[in-house]
Amino acid sequence: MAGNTFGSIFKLTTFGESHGPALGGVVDGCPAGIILDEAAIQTELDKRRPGQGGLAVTARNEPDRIRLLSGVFEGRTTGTSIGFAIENTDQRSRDYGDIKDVFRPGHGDMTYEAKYGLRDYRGGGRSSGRETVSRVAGGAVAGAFLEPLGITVRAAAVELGGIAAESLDMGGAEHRQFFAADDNAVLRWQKLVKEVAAQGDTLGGIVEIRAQGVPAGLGEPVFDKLDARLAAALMSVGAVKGVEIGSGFAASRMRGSENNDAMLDTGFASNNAGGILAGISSGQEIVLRAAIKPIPSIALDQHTRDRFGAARTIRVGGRHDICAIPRVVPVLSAMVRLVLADMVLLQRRMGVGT
Ligand SMILES: Cc1cc2nc3c(=O)[nH]c(=O)nc-3n(C[C@H](O)[C@H](O)[C@H](O)COP(=O)(O)O)c2cc1C
Ligand SMILES: C=C(O[C@@H]1CC(C(=O)O)=C[C@@H](OP(=O)(O)O)[C@H]1O)C(=O)O
Repeated sequence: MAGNTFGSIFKLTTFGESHGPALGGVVDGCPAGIILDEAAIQTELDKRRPGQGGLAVTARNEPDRIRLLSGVFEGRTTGTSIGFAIENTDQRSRDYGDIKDVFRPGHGDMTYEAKYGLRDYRGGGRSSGRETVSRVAGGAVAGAFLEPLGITVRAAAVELGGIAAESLDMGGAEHRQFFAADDNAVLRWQKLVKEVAAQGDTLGGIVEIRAQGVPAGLGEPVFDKLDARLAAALMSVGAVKGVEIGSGFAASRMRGSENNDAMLDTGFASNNAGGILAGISSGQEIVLRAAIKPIPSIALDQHTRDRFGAARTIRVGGRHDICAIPRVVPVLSAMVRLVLADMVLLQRRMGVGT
C-alpha cells in the first residue's frame, strides 16, 4: 500500500517529522473490547526513547509521552479508530543548516530530494528514525490484541559491530529485553561503541525477533505469505538491510537432510524453518533476524554532492545514535506484532482456521 499506512485490516497510519510539532498515528481495525491503557503503550515507548544516556544512544532528550486521543473508553478499545500523538519537545532545528543543501551519504537526503523536489531538512524529517515512535505505539496496540490470544513477541540484539553474543537468554530479566546476550558480550559491545564513537564513526548489528504462541495455519497461500509480510515489515524500518527467517542464509549452505525439520511424535526435531512453511505458520516459534546497518550520520569527512550537483565535503554534526541498537529492538517487535494482528484478522475474515 502506498503512502503512510501499514496493514490490510489491522492498520496503522503514522504522521509526523523529526522536528515538527508532534508525531502520532491512527490504528484502524482493532476490534472492540480489547483492554488498553496509556501506561501499557508508554512502557513500550520507554524502551525506544532517545536521550537515555545508554550505550550508543542519541543525546536528544525526548520524553516520548503518548496522548491517546480516541478509540479507548474506560480502558477498553471501542472498535473505532485509535488516535494518538507524541509531542516533539527537544528539537534543535537550527543545527541542521549544514544539511539543508548538502546530502548526507547513507541517509535519505538525496533520494527524498529526487522524489519530491524538496525536503524537510530539519533532522531526517520524515525519514528520521524518530518516525518509529509511532510504530512502537501502534505495535503496543497490536500487542494488547494478541496477548489474550496467547501470542507474544520478544526481541533482542544478538550481534553488534561484528561481535556475536556467545549465549542467548531470551527469557531473562527485564534489562535483557535490549541485550539478551551474555554480560560478557554486552561489555565488549560497550567498549567497542566507546572506541568507535571517539573516532567519529558508527556501528551496526543484528537483532533477533521471536514470536511464541502463533497457532499453525496463519498466513495466506501466495502473495501475503506470513514470511513475505514479516520481511516487508522489518525492511520498512530505516537501517534494516537484511532479513532472515529461521536458518536464513545459512540454509543455502546446508543439505536438505540437515535443513529439514523432522517431525517426531513429540513435535518438530528442529526449527530451521523459523516457524513458517509455504508462507503459513507451523505452530513452532517464529524466528526472524534483521541486519542493521551502521548509522549513516558520521562525524568524519566524506565526499558528497549538494542539491545543485556540486562536489562537497561533509562532516555531520547533530545528536546522532552511534548504533541503532538498542533503540531499534522495540521497533522491530512492534512491526512483528502489527503483522501478526493483521494476519489473525485476515484469517478470521477468510473464515478458515481458528
Ligand atoms: C531507531 C532508529 C534510530 C536511528 N538513529 C539515527 C541517527 O541518530 N542518525 C542517523 O543518521 N540515522 C539514524 N537512523 C538510521 C536512519 O534513519 C536511516 O539509515 C535512514 O532513514 C536511511 O534509510 P536506510 O538506512 O533504510 O537506507 C536510525 C534508525 C532507527 C530505526
Ligand atoms: C530523535 C530520535 O532519533 C533520531 C533519529 C535520527 C535519524 O536520522 O534517523 C537522527 C537523530 O535525530 P534528528 O532527526 O534530530 O537528527 C536521532 O536523534 C528518535 O528516534 O526519537
